[in-house]
Amino acid sequence: MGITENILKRVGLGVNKPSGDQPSTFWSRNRGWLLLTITGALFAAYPFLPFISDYWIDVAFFVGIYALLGLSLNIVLGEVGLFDLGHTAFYAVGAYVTAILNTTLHVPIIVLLPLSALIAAGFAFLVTSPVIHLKGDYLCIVTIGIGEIVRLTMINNPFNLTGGPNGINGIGGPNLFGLAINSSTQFYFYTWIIIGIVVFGLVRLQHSRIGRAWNYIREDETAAEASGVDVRSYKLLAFVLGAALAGIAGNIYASKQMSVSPQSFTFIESSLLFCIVLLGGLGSIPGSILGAAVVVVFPEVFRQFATYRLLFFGLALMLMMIFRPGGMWPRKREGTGLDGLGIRGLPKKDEDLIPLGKPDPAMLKPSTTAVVRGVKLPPVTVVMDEGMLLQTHGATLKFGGLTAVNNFDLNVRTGKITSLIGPNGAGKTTLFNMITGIYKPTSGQIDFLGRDITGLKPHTIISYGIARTFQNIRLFPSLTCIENIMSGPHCHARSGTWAAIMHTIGEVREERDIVATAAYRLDQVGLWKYRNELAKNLPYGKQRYLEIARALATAPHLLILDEPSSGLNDRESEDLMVLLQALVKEGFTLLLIEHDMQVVMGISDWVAVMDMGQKIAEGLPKDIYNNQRVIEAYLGKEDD
Ligand SMILES: Nc1ncnc2c1ncn2[C@@H]1O[C@H](COP(=O)(O)OP(=O)(O)OP(=O)(O)O)[C@@H](O)[C@H]1O
Repeated sequence: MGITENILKRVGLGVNKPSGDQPSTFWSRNRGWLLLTITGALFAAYPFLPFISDYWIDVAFFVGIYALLGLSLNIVLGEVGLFDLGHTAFYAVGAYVTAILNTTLHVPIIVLLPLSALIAAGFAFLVTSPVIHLKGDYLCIVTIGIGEIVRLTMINNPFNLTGGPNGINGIGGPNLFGLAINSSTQFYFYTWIIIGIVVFGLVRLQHSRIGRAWNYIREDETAAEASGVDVRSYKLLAFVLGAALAGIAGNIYASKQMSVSPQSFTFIESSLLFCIVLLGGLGSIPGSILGAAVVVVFPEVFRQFATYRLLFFGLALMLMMIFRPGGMWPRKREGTGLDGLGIRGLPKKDEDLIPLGKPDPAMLKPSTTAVVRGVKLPPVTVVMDEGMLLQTHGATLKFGGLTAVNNFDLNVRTGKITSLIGPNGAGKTTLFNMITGIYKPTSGQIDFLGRDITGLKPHTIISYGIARTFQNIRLFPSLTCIENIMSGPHCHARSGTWAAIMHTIGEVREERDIVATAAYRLDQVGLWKYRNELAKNLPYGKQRYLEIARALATAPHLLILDEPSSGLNDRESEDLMVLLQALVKEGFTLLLIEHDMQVVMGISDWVAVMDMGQKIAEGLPKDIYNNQRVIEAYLGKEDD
């Protein structure tokens, strides 16, 4: 699907796949191209309209600068949900790099365009790497600090480079293949053509595994990491790309104004950028451009009230939160169909995707070789007991004075269902969290498929072949069901930023594999018809199934389910038992925490019992059922 259709479909203007009985008109077939042509024509005609003066062309130029800044912040704030209130710092770095290198070394502005982006991106990497693990308010405060440090550095004129409070004057203009860009109209076209290219790249990123990974993080960081997303790297990537775009905006701004000074890069500027993204709609590309237009044009139209503009924007944000929380032009996800995913070459009928995702049986056999679905694993170094897929040896985790798991040895046999049971607070979930890398054991070792996985990150462990679900369902609520499941194969895909922007052959193939795997798993758990629904709109029982499907889509050897039947009625629990047994037949190994004894006794091959962090029994279900120690742990010991 073309870039135009992608944009339009995302914002709800595109045409859905014809369902067969809908008449296909010239307009419906070509709406994307027609709207793009009209928009392009309006943009091209704008400076030449009789009532448009140079002043209004300059206003449109500044809308462009703020649109670029809004788009750059939208990556960090809108796509990933990171509160960056110091984004102007990267804008300033781009502007000052341009000013310093152009006025001292006479480097041409056009050469400085990519260089400003690179240096702003490198600066972002350096300053955000140490703080990227911070969340919410904490990150917000640190980014305010970064913004202020940059501004104060410019004022303090280090090495006589930044010109102090007066800044730097005499910056040259860009020269494109011999054409000097200096008039308002030339700058208008120069800026908006760059924005066009940026939008092209951003739309492609949005519709790639990278854009989805950003959204997974925004929706639920823990679930994203546990689904195989390297959260730290993706957050850094967002900051770096966002800073690069802000650096480009800085370069264009400096060359247009021919001067830079610290007054242009204050905290208020960062707040305005925040307003642009929130007003426009988090994660919405057209929204950021619209937000920029409002923020720039409003004070121009109502000049006499310009001093009150922040008051107005504050009020507008409050009203927006109440009446239109998604922003003026929110990103539309549901109802756009599978076409809205922006993946090329999908079958004409959605249903034809399902058989494509049918797994290759060879891949499901527990593998002891060094390659699992293309992911290179380290060599086998640990000798495990015969027939075992996972073993913990003396796994221990202490939370301060509390030993939640104490010296626990768990054995999970390949191709079987092992259940871990025990009273509330026994330490079962904590043990699961150690196995899946959410907690690092205080001591002990965890071996899986002949490798020591103790203390590895969750996204690494999942690529080794261990997937999980959570006791309290953790989905990506504002994404569609199919998008939720597409996070599963993410850890096996390799396409990077460039491949996503260029739609390389490998990337397109990978995307098709991802959506086909997701379609197959969604169908397997009976949720295919909900593929384009937002996950949060599903009933509780179906959300559980969706979470299981997401875990299955990672093609795991071991599937760990934390209380899968909790919240399900008897009928749903029975269906769940059927599904779990079918999964074992398909080749998966299952490890469950379960309180429902009917489920445990009905399907388990082996049961381990935990109480106060320790193993008190293990054996066949019928033996455990009658074990006196287990009965005492659950019911309490009778006094003599
Ligand atoms: N992050 C944490 N910080 C401190 N204590 C914790 C943490 N997570 C769990 N605990 C404590 O560790 C103990 C074991 O908790 P855990 O959730 O593993 O038990 P559980 O067997 O899964 O219980 P349930 O069946 O009720 O879910 C509890 O006393 C709990 O309060």
